[in-house]
Amino acid sequence: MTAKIIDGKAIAQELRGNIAKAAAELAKDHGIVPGLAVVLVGADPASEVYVRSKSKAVTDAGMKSFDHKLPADTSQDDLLALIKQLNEDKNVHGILVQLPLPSQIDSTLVLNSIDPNKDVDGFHPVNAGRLATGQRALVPCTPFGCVILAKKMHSSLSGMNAVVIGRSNIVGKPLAQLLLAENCTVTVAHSKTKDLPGVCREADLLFAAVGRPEMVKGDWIKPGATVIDVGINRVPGEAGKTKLVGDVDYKEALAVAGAVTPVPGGVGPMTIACVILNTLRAACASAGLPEPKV
Ligand SMILES: Nc1nc(=O)c2c([nH]1)NC[C@@H]1CN(c3ccc(C(=O)N[C@@H](CCC(=O)O)C(=O)O)cc3)C=[N+]21
Repeated sequence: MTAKIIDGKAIAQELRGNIAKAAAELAKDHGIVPGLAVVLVGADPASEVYVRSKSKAVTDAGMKSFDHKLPADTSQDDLLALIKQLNEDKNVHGILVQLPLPSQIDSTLVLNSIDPNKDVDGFHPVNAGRLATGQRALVPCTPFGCVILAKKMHSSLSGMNAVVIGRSNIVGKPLAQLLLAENCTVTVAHSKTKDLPGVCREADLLFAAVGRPEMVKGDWIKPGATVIDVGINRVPGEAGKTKLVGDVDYKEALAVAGAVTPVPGGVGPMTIACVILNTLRAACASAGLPEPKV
């Protein structure tokens, strides 16, 4: 058997097209142009790539992008002052502070200073709480994208066994909450889980978010399962170059799974699309409008 390859790049492109249409309607009917402020502290090359692709996705969708590049030695007080200014700016509907932040800055303190209604990363405890209690929330973009991909494969996730490997605040925990809201039976596995391969083999939906290259092997996967690979690991490739691999052994997964996401071209592009989606959602909520349909 060869698994279906879930084309995250194409699904993200389609979603971005729908977001652009919804944003155009919002501008026409209500005179609102959603705006996203992206704050980058320091010059990490990988972060610069992500920030560029986010800004491009925002402008492609007809929204406004406000980029703030600060030097690596920026003080915590200066960063907090910028966030206060962005919280008060009526043209800014979403604020994203790129992680990781330099060591002189307390990331938790900074993320908690973002207005929860502009927190397009969904990292603020108020949004974590809203998600956990089933209220309208800004949801972290990577888990949001993972669930959209799973729903592309299955019209309903209700009653499915979902296993999430990883319990981070950014992916594992919010993903578990989203899957629970879809009526999945959810297991969150992690480094202390006993018989991890056996736990994974029970999964109809398997989500790997551990950050260990190719850890999930073919014999961890239930035949026919849907496998969503959240990992993005840069490893040595051919001829002294590096390559990206996920947390799943892709070749082995292809032989066992029903469907599998590639890396790159799977969850990554969906993360970007969901940043834009959350900016649109934040803009609608700020105007007292219902959830946009995309
Ligand atoms: N506040 C904050 N929010 C984030 O969402 C956030 C962050 N900080 N810090 C860094 C991580 C990483 N991240 C990615 C987004 C897209 C791809 C992506 O599109 N990847 C491409 C490949 C890109 C490549 O070739 O390097 C793909 O998987 O196809 C990857 C990684 C968002 N992050």
